[in-house]
Amino acid sequence: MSETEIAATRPIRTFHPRRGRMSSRHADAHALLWPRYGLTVTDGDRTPLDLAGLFGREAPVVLEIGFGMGDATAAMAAADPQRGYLGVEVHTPGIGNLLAMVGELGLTNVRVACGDAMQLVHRIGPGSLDAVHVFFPDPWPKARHHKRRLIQPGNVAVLRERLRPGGVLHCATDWPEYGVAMTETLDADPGLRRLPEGPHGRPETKFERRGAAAGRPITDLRYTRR
Ligand SMILES: C[S@@+](CC[C@H](N)C(=O)[O-])C[C@H]1O[C@@H](n2cnc3c(N)ncnc32)[C@H](O)[C@@H]1O
Repeated sequence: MSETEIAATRPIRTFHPRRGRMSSRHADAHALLWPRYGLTVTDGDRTPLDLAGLFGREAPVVLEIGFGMGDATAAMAAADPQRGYLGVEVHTPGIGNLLAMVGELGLTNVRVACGDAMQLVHRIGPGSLDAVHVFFPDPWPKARHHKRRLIQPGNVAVLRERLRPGGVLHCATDWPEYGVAMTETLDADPGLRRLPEGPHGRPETKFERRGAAAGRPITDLRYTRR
């Protein structure tokens, strides 16, 4: 296979390759808690994920894609012990930070996946999620990069199919133009219905603070699966 043919078979990535070192706090938490709470996502692996087995109980599950440093995940999981929170990220310091918070707060309802979320979702059965959270995904502002955006029709259809009927897809962005595109894409999905604006119940995230400090308005959208 030529280089071009090999490149064409690679999945389009929605994330920037980011380097980052784990602090000793992160590394210690990773060494201690990854064996218990961690899940490695491998490209191309389609083994069905047993969510009840992963959490050790039958409970509604929230999937959070791209949790960053995990502050919002930990806060939401701590306030909502009845549901399991499965966070997926590729940024290893963030994974270490979330595991550190899981240890410090004594959370038992969080599982942390490392790898590409769009690979992970293919392992989750249709109708098995209570909610999907996509908070401040990479905006990919240049037109030639829009294909790398997480919220686009094909990905939305896959995420919606993983939700139970009545389950919620909750997205937020601080990039107005992505907010418009997100709204159009989500409104156009025939299996989703937009929920009225109201209190979103989401703690402020690191990227949200960054956007607000730069004066960018926040678009917050919640849809339910029909
Ligand atoms: C702009 S940051 C936002 C982080 C966090 N949600 C916040 O609001 O502070 C987007 C995050 O999504 C992650 N990400 C993007 N695409 C991803 C994917 N396909 N799988 C896992 N993580 C992804 C990136 O690594 C990055 O940490």
